[in-house]
Amino acid sequence: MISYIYMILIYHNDCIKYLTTVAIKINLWFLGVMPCFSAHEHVLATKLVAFYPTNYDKGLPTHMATLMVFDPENGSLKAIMDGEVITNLRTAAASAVATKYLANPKSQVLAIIGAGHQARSHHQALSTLFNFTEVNIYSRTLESAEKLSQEIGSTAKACSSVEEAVKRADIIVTVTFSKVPVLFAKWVKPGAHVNAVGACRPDWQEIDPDLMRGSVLYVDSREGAMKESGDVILSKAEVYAEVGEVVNGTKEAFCEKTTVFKSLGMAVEDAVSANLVLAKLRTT
Ligand SMILES: NC(=O)C1=CN([C@@H]2O[C@H](COP(=O)(O)OP(=O)(O)OC[C@H]3O[C@@H](n4cnc5c(N)ncnc54)[C@H](O)[C@@H]3O)[C@@H](O)[C@H]2O)C=CC1
Ligand SMILES: O=C(O)C1=NCCCC1
Repeated sequence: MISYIYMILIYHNDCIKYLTTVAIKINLWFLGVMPCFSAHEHVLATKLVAFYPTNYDKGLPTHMATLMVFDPENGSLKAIMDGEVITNLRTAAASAVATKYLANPKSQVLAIIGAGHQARSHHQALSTLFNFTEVNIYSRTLESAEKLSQEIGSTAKACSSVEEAVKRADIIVTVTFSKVPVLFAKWVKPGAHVNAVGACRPDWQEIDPDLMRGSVLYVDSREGAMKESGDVILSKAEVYAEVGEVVNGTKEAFCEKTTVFKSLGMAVEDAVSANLVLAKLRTT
């Protein structure tokens, strides 16, 4: 999955790539409609993803996603499939690509803020690239941080503050449902790399504006970031590059500087992942 996402980050510009959200007013939460046609990948698909942060406290999934894949030749429906696993894996794979280019290659300390699905998939994906000696986890409840820490094993520790989790970290992942900044510049080690994955609405933030402005800022899609990311819009931070531009060599990877990858998720990541699933089914 990670190796496939490299290519997608480069070729996404031939696709419809926005996450178009329709607000479900009664709860103030959202249904994201993510359509994509990629001529390069010859795939036509759409994901429907409901995201209801308050489901967490009810013991229900906070994201519920379904993918529909169509035949681009005639529009007929080829498959309907679960979109939750794909969302977890492809999001972490995109962060892994960014981290491979933008983090210090000798990174040993990982901090994860949030302890849900993305926390798990990010730990899994990043561990394929780095040998972490320390994984520090902070979440809204110590209980959820401890649960994830136990799953990971002896390298992991549940922390009682964001500061404690991130102060030694080479790589930081923010995967919360916060609408206000949780990660502040003053706690971040110079040269660290941050994958900022939550705060996917124009008025939501996870990252301190000083950290956004004081880092070299990379995004998955420039247009998506300018339209959907509160961290980018409200801080007025300048986007240096799309990660795809780093992968294809047109923009520099400043891995010795403090870097932020602002991820919003792109429909093409889901579409090609769904195609991979269908291809795998055909060969089994
Ligand atoms: N960029 C992308 O492509 C994608 C981004 N996301 C976003 O990633 C974030 C995490 O998603 P999931 O892991 O699926 O959600 P989840 O509901 O499984 O986990 C969220 C975690 O964050 C914790 N949390 C919530 N508010 C917090 C706060 N203020 N401080 C610290 N911890 C807090 C919760 O306790 C929980 O452990 C969400 O914002 C989601 O919308 C999700 C899918 C794709
Ligand atoms: O890319 C996605 O899928 C999502 N992005 C932001 C929040 C909901 C799902």
